[in-house]
This record gives sequence, C-alpha cells and structure tokens, in this order.
Amino acid sequence: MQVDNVYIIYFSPVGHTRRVAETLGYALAERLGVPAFSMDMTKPAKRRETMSFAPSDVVLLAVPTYAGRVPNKLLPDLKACFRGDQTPAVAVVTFGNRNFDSSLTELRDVLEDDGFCVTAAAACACGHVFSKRIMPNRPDGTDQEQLVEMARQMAVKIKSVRSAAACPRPVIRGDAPVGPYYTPLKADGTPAHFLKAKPLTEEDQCDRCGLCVTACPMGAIDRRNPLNVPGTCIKCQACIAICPHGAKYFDDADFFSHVAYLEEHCQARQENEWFL
Ligand SMILES: Cc1cc2nc3c(=O)[nH]c(=O)nc-3n(C[C@H](O)[C@H](O)[C@H](O)COP(=O)(O)O)c2cc1C
Repeated sequence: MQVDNVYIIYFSPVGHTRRVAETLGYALAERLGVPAFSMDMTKPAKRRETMSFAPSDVVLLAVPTYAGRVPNKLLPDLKACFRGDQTPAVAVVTFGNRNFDSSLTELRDVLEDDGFCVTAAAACACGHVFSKRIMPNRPDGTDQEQLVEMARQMAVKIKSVRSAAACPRPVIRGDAPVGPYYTPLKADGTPAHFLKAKPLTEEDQCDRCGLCVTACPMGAIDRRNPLNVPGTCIKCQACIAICPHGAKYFDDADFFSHVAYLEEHCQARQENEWFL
C-alpha cells in the first residue's frame, strides 16, 4: 500500500496518552519511511475543526479509557471531526492498570463509521490519573520497547497489503461487542457515585494564573474566576496535574473511596495488548 504520511492524533488531558501515541506513531512512521505529524485534540477548540484524510495517509487515533469505554463526552467530536476515505487507521487506547474493557472496540467502530479502515489496534497500560500509587511510571522502558515492536509489526502488515480496504480487520478480544460502562466501586465494593463531583480550589494557594482554565478539555473552568467551575467536569484530573501550587483538589467521599478501591485492587501490572 502507498503511504505518504502518518498523522498522530490524541486526546490526552494528563499526558499518558500523548506519550504512548507519539512513541508508537513516530516509530511507525520511521518503519514506513514517511513523515509524521502530531495533532493534539485535547483542547475544545481543536475538536471543532473537521479533518479529512486521503487513502495514502495513516491515522493513529489515541484516547484514554474512561469507565471501560471511549470518554463519552468525546464521542460526538470523534464522530464529527474526522473523515477518512478508506484511510488506514490504528486505534489506540490507554488505561490505568484496571482494564480497558470495551474502549478499544468502541474506538475501532467509531473510526470505521468515520470512513477509516482499521488495520491495527493497541491498548496500553499507563499510570492511573486518579492515583500516583497506581503504576506512576508507566509507560516505562519496557512499554517503550513494546511500543516500538508494535510499530514494527503494524508497519509489516500495512506494507503487505494492496489497499487499506483489503487489509484484514483486527479481532479485538474475540470480537466481543461493546459492553456497558464500568460502574466504579467504593472500597466496600458498592457503587460509587461521583458523576457530579467538581474540583475545588484552595483559595490562598491559587494565584489565578489560569493554567487550569486552559488545561481543562471541557472548557469548564471560568476564565475570570478559576475557583468557579460552571461547566461539565469529566474528572480527567488535568487541572490538578497542571496546577503548580497544588491548589485544585476533589473532596468527594465516593470519589476517594473509589480511589482507595483502585489502589487496593489494581496493583498487579497489566500487560499491553495489540491486535493485527
Ligand atoms: C474518568 C476516568 C475514568 C477512568 N476509567 C478507567 C477504566 O475504566 N479503566 C482503567 O484501567 N483506567 C481508567 N482510567 C485511567 C485512564 O484511562 C488512564 O490513566 C489514562 O492513561 C489517562 O490518560 P491521560 O494521561 O492521557 O489523560 C480512568 C480515568 C478517568 C479520568
């Protein structure tokens, strides 16, 4: 198959997904001997542009797993932003060492509906953004090596076919259909309800620099007063991760209890999985 460019596109509020996408995407472009272009679609304004791709482009699209699925607030943009023309695509999800459940299958299906031919897919274990105690250093050196190996195998597959349409679709986890959203659990195993939780601010720590305002992928934080969060919070933790003064925090009891549950049950190292 003729390939001219690799486009690395990612939604990555805290940065794990960007690291995975760029390592895999640049290695893939190198193997294919073509230039790569990295495109960040985390900011709301970036998700208002429509992007069209040619049959000779390869698009790598990477998103984090939220509740076992593609982040639901991102779905309308993923459906509206991208147009493939039988363009080969690589679907990539990251997950925080619990499970990626249906997110990769869902992302593959979204790409196919957008006109892409998904030639490969990967689910990569990362640190969990809810807790620095869950695999804080992943992707680590072993992951980097595996990403380069994935890229090598993906390039071999892409080079071996006449067109993306002729490329066999990857079978993800036995082709199980997309399942329900994962219900987060509290430390006692009962459902945790924190959908309405929003970040609070230590007023005396906050110097109103506005970094959290620009980091929020939902544009939920008030630009004139960052203590005010009138928009939808997706709990991505971007505002907490970016604040240089540690001023943003959650105080929701169910959220904390879910974090405690994850810290207890998600310590065993999960493997990366890829599908060709
Ligand atoms: C709202 C939310 C839900 C999440 N749900 C899951 C999950 O179901 N399974 C899992 O293993 N990790 C889950 N995670 C962890 C993220 O998938 C993981 O940390 C990801 O790498 C974060 O990507 P980023 O650093 O690019 O933002 C969740 C994180 C958030 C914010």
